[in-house]
Amino acid sequence: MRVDVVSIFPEYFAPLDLSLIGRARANGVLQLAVHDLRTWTHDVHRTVDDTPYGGGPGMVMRPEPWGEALDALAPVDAPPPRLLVPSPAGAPFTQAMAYELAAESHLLFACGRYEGIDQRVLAHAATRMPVTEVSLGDYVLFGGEVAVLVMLEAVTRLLPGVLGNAGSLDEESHAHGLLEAPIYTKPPSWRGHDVPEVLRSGDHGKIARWRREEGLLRTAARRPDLLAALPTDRLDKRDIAA
Ligand SMILES: Nc1ccc2ncsc2c1
Repeated sequence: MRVDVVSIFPEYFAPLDLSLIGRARANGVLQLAVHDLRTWTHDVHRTVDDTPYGGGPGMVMRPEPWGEALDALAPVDAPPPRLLVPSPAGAPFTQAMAYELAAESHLLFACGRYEGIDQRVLAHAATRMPVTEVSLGDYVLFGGEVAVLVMLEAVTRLLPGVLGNAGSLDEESHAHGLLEAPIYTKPPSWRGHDVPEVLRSGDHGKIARWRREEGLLRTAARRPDLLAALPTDRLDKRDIAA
């Protein structure tokens, strides 16, 4: 997968050389390039923002540098990338979207700052590539960079060969629309707290049922919205009896 990131703070992405993402880049699973938006400015001050039409606080990112950056990174003679723009006004980023993005061959992330990017940049880009404004949650950051780091980690870990134990993807929270069950390791008893007996029983059927029930209980307690969204065919009669 090729990933291009455009930001006025490219140094934000230094952590991507670490750990699993660093390894994914080293072994060619991920080709990542980070670009400074100011590369596509032409004035002595390398200006990327201006005051908002209609008044209001803050500044808006000018369309010209973005237009030239997207022209350079998404040339018309190449298959179009998917453009992702973090925004508090975006569609929720979910594990399902992470899987969707992990299947793409080229992602292009546009990191806004200030009050955001002139909307015409997205409107023009949408004439030749899929554009998705994405929200990480109902809160506001200083810009899109941290959101891109989160999305990149969520997507990269789904790429083939990145996670040592791919099986763990099957059991983690949100893998099947539920939260995962509690997990334990040695010692069997610690400060008066014991590991649930069933997990030490060696009965894999009982263990699988216990984990599903615990995941359902956690989901019902902490994220009833996920339970409500679960397709009914994903809940069998044993679950309802639980
Ligand atoms: N451009 C921008 C500004 C704030 C913010 N908060 C979450 S995503 C995002 C993107």
